[in-house]
Amino acid sequence: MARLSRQLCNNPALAAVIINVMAAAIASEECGTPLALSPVDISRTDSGHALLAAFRGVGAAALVDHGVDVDATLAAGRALFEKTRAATKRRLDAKGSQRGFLPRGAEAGALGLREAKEGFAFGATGNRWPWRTSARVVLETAHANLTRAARRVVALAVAAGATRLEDCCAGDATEEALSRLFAYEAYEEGFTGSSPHTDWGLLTLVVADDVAGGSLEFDDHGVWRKASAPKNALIANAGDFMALAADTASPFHRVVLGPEKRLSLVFFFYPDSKTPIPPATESQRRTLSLLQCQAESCPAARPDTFGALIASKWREVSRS
Ligand SMILES: O=C(O)CCC(=O)C(=O)O
Ligand SMILES: [Fe+2]
Repeated sequence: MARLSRQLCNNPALAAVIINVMAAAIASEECGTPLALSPVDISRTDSGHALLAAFRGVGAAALVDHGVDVDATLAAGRALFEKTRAATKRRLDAKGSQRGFLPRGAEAGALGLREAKEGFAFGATGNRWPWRTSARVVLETAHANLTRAARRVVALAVAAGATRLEDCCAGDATEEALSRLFAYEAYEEGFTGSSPHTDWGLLTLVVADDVAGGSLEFDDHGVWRKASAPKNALIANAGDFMALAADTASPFHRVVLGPEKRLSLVFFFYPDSKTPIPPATESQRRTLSLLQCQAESCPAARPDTFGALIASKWREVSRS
C-alpha cells in the first residue's frame, strides 16, 4: 500500500486516472450495495403493518416462518431438470401454455435480450410431469404451501388496511396460481437471466438457492442492488395488480447470470381471473409491465379483466 501511494505521488496523472475510473465505477449501476429486505414473520398475526410498509417502500420483503421446505423444494427442482431426458422435455414442451417445460430462449421479458435459462411451469391442476419423477410430490407440496403463504400475506395486508384486496381471490385464484422453476446457466457474454421487469400479478414468492445475496437485483432509483434475505426466507414481491389495488410499489427487478448455475422456484399469485384491472395513475401506466406492451406491437384495446390481460401478456413475452 505504501509503495503504491509513493508511486501515485510520483505520478499524479496516473493517480487522476485511477480516481476517475473508481468514481465512474461507484456511479455505475454495477456498484450498488446489497438491498437487505425487511424480514417479516408471517406466522405472527400482527405482521400486516410491517408487510404493507415493506410493499409500499421498496416493494418487497423477506418472509420467514412461511411453511415451505426450501431445501427439499430446490433439490426436487434440480432433480427435475437433471434427470429428465431432452426428448422427454421436448415432448412435454409447454408450447406457450403454462404447464410443462419452457426451453431455453422460449421467452424474454424485453425485446433484444436473450435469457439463458430453462424452465418448468406447473400449478394445482393440469400438470405435465415427466412420468417416473419422484420430485413431483415435493414440488406439488411446495406449490400448495406457497399458495397458503400467499393467501396469508394477502389476509395480513387486508387486516392492516389494504381493504381493496378483500375480494381479490375468493374465486379461481388458487387454480390460477402458477409455479415456474428456473434453471439459470452460469454467466455467458450476451445473455441475461431474466430481463428487467415488474411482476404482473398480486404477489410473487421466490424460493432460490441464493436469497442471501445473489443474482436477483432490484432497481433502486436507477442503481441495481442485489436483494438479500435471511437464508431459507422467501423473497416476496408486490406485483402490478397489488400496486394498482393497494397503493404499493411493484419493484422493477432482473436476474443476472452469476459465476455459478442458479435454481429458483418463482410462485405467482394472481387475483381471480374475472377481477377488473383497477384504474392506473400516469406513472403506473409508464412503469408497470402489466400495462406496457412487451412485444413489437400490441392491439390498442387491452382486455379489462386480469385473466384476459395476462393471457395476452404471455403471448407478448413468448419468443419462440
Ligand atoms: O428467478 C428469480 O429469482 C426471479 C425471476 C423473475 O423475476 C420472474 O420470473 O418474474
Ligand atoms: Fe419477476
